[in-house]
Amino acid sequence: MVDSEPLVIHGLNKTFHNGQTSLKVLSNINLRVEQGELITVIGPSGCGKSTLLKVIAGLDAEYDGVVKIDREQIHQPGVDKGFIFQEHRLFPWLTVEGNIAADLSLKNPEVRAKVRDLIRLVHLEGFEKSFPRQLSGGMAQRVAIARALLRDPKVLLMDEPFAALDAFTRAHMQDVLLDIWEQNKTTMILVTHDIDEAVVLAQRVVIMSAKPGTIHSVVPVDIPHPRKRSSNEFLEVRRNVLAQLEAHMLQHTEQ
Ligand SMILES: Nc1ncnc2c1ncn2[C@@H]1O[C@H](COP(=O)(O)OP(=O)(O)OP(=O)(O)O)[C@@H](O)[C@H]1O
Repeated sequence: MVDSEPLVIHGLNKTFHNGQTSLKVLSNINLRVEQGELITVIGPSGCGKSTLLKVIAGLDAEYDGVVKIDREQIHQPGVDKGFIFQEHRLFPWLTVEGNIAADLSLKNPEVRAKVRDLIRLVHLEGFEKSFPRQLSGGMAQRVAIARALLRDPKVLLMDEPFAALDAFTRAHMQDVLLDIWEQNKTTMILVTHDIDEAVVLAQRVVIMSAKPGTIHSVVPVDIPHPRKRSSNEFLEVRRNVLAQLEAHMLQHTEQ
């Protein structure tokens, strides 16, 4: 059997052109994400984290280099690449179950059964008929995650999905996401500004540096879940990630 290769990025470069000016945003990005892996991406503002996610999602096809999911070069969006934004982007006129099904019919028993399973997975039983305006931010974001998972994506890409939530809801959402990941084993890439979030979730933390955006280092997190933020091993990895970010910033201010 040939090993599946969900995501391989090799020699990725990305430049934005705007009239006479051009801005190189991503430079020689190389990364392999194994099937079922959960990685987080952290780095200074403007280093190209969102751009990287958009390229992987197929939302931006103007790049150079190899970006492949399961050996297929990515050049357009598709349901095999789920994308979660900072804001939930639910349809206000559809219920929770309607939003999860989206363009698939709830009259189809298979779709109905899958929607029901996902509602259970994201802990929204009892809210099937609620509309987005009746949900909290965390609940709405859980609907967005369920909607992406309905299509069995090969990779779930999340761009600061919990940034708009209060600290308590955010910590709860991290637990919910880990629960989903452990049950579904979906490959996940999550961009965050929050070091604790990066370390509490990931198997590897990818640290990016800016101008142009490149991968500065990758820190493995070999701590079993659930992770205690106050444990020595957690604090040690956290310190390591912080040191890498600081080293990069120092390098940058010296240039
Ligand atoms: N469509 C675009 N056209 C021109 N420049 C762009 C475009 N999109 C992003 N950029 C520039 O590319 C750089 C990287 O942007 P990006 O949003 O990927 O960074 P980021 O690391 O996600 O930032 P943040 O952490 O602040 O969200 C920035 O300098 C930004 O101004």
